[in-house]
Amino acid sequence: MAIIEVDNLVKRYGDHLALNGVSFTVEQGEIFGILGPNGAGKTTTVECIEGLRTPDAGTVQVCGLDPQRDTTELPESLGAQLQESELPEKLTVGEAMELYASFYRAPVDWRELIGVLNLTDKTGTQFRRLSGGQKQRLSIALALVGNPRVAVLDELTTGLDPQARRDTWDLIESIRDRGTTILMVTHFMEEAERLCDRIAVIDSGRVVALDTPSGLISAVDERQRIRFRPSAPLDHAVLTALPEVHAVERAGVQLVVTGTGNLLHAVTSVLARHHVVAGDLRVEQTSLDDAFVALTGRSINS
Ligand SMILES: Nc1ncnc2c1ncn2[C@@H]1O[C@H](COP(=O)(O)OP(=O)(O)OP(=O)(O)O)[C@@H](O)[C@H]1O
Repeated sequence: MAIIEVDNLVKRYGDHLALNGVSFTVEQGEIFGILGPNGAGKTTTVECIEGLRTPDAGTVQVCGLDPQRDTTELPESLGAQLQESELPEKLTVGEAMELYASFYRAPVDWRELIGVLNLTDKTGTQFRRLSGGQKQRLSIALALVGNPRVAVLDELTTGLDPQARRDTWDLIESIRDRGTTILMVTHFMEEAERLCDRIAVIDSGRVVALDTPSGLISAVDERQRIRFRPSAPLDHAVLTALPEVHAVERAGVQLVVTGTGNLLHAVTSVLARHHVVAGDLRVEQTSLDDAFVALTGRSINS
């Protein structure tokens, strides 16, 4: 069952067309990712869903509500993550939770929630004294305290160290397992691949692809990459002559061969014929990163 329906959203800022007909649906219980380069229209899309921006055309429904019209009911169903700057520096974790819980008709027990988020020993700590990861966890707690059916998380793990990022991923999965649908914006491929059930890739205000992470990868390319250190010099032409091989490049002492089909067998057979041994051989499949480049023409971090 669709819990969010976005249909043909158009949004202009002056002459700039930020959203040019964005449509997608988010199913109940899934973790849905919005991925795209800087300026693609991700935040504008999410803000239209949260009711913070008015689209010029198109419609949004969240749990059957219209975010523009049903402004009183929407926060009970949709929990949005706060920007860091929106909390007073001297407010303690407990005070923030108490205050936000008071905004909702049927909040969860905030003490239990911050226990799940591993913040119980910070209950009396002021916001300004929290680490980046603790602030992030608090902003997630505040998004969830109203017991919403949908949580919208924008750039969830930006600025966190790798361990804190992985802990946050575990946390998001546990929130989904408790029944909350998650809509998230991310710049991190690893995060999208690991967490999202489905991903909408947005570029220049349009959805250019929408699928599971593995669906996106396989739709773009079946390409494989083989890396190895040849035991003796090898004329690249013997490899590029193979129908399975698309390209051969040198990377330091290694050769990187890209191709399709039964590439490994084709390459190793040629190497054996030329009495070359392939050291440190690795086969790499297309990644979500490669798929993103193929879809948008650029890397997400460029
Ligand atoms: N208030 C605004 N006024 C004018 N232009 C805006 C405004 N907000 C966003 N834009 C422009 O609209 C486009 C889409 O912006 P948006 O913030 O939605 O992109 P994004 O995909 O979230 O980008 P980022 O990853 O950099 O946050 C960008 O070109 C941006 O410069």
